[in-house]
Amino acid sequence: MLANSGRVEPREKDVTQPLLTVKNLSKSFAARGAASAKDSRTIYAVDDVGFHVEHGETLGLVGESGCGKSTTGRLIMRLIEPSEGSVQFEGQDVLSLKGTDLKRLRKAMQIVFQDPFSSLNPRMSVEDIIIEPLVVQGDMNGTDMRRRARQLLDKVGLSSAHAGRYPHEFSGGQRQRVGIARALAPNPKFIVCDEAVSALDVSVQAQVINLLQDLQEEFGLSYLFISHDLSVVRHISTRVAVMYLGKIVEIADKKTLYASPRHPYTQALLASIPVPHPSLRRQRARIGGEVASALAPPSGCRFSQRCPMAEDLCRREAPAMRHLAASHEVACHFAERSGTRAASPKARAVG
Ligand SMILES: Nc1ncnc2c1ncn2[C@@H]1O[C@H](COP(=O)(O)OP(=O)(O)OP(=O)(O)O)[C@@H](O)[C@H]1O
Repeated sequence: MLANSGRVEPREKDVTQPLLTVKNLSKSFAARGAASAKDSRTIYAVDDVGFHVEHGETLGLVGESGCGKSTTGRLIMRLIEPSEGSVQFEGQDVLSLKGTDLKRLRKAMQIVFQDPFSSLNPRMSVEDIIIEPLVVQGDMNGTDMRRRARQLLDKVGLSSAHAGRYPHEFSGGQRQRVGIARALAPNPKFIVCDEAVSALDVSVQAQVINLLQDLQEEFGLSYLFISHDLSVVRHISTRVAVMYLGKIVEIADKKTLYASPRHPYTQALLASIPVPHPSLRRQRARIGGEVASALAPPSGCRFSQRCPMAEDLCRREAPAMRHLAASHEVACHFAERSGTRAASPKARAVG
C-alpha cells in the first residue's frame, strides 16, 4: 500500500482469523416523525445479524430498499452505535474502542457512498477532498499528503493533473473514482461500498467494479459490497449475504448462491433479475406482495407473508440460520424442500 512516503508496499496479513466478525448485531430506531414523545414506535432496522469477512474477499450484501443494508455497514464502522451485538475487526472488539484505538480503526475501515456528487464537498478541490481524512488523522506533513493524493488519483485511473479541479468538473464515474481515492488515502484494510455503483450507467458501473477489483488485488483489500442489485453483486463478490427486513436469510459462496439458492426470498430476487430474451422473460417469477413494515415485522419468519412455501410453522416460529453446507447458511424451515427456483405456486408470471 502507499506508505507515508507514498511508496507502494504489500500488506502483511494475519489470515488465521477472519478480518471482520459480526455477531447478533441489532439496531432499532425511534420511528421518524413520531407524533409525540409518547409515540414510542420502534423500527427494527437490523435484527440479530451475523456474518464474517475474510482477508482479501468481497462479501456482497443484497436486499430490497429499507431492509437494513446501510445500517449494517454504518454499525460496523461505528458511524452509529448498535442496540446489541458485537463486531470484531482483526480480533479487536470494535464497539469498545476509544481514543487512539478508535482512531486507528477509523483508518483501517473506510466507506464509499452511493452518490459521489453529494458525498464530495463541491467547494473543495479533489486533492483537498482526498487528503481530508489524512488531515483529520494528523500523521503526515502537507507535502507527503499532497504527494499521496496525486498518486492515488493515478491509481484510480484519473490524472494527477486533475488534482486542482472541483467535483463538478468530473463525470459521475470520475467522481466515484475520487470517492474511492479518498477512501484509499488512510491505507485501509476494509472498505464498505454502500451502493457505490448504483447511481452510475451500466457501462460505467463495470469500469468502477473492475477498478475496485484491481485495487483489491493490489492492496489486499476486503470489501462489504452493499447493493440492491444481485446482478451487480455477482461480478464482484466472493460470497453473498441476502437480507430481508433486518435479517440475513441466506449466505453462501457466490457459485452456490446463484446456482442453488435455498431461501424462497433469494430465489425470488434471482428470478426478478431482468433477462434479455423474451421467451425466458415469460417464465420468470416475481415476489408477490409488499415488504412488511420494519415498524411491525410479522411474527415468525419475516418473509412468511410473501413466501409461496409458508406454512403455519413459518408464521409461528422464526427460523434460525443453519448450515446446509460448509459455506452455505440459510434461515428457512423448509430449505431442503426449496431446491428448485421455479417451484413457486404463489409466484406470478411476468412477461
Ligand atoms: N436514523 C434513522 N432513523 C429512523 N429510521 C431509520 C434511520 N436510519 C434508517 N432507518 C430505517 O431503518 C430501515 C433500514 O434502513 P437502511 O437505510 O439500513 O436500509 P437499506 O437496505 O440500506 O435501504 P436503502 O438502500 O433504501 O438505503 C428503514 O426502515 C429505514 O427507514
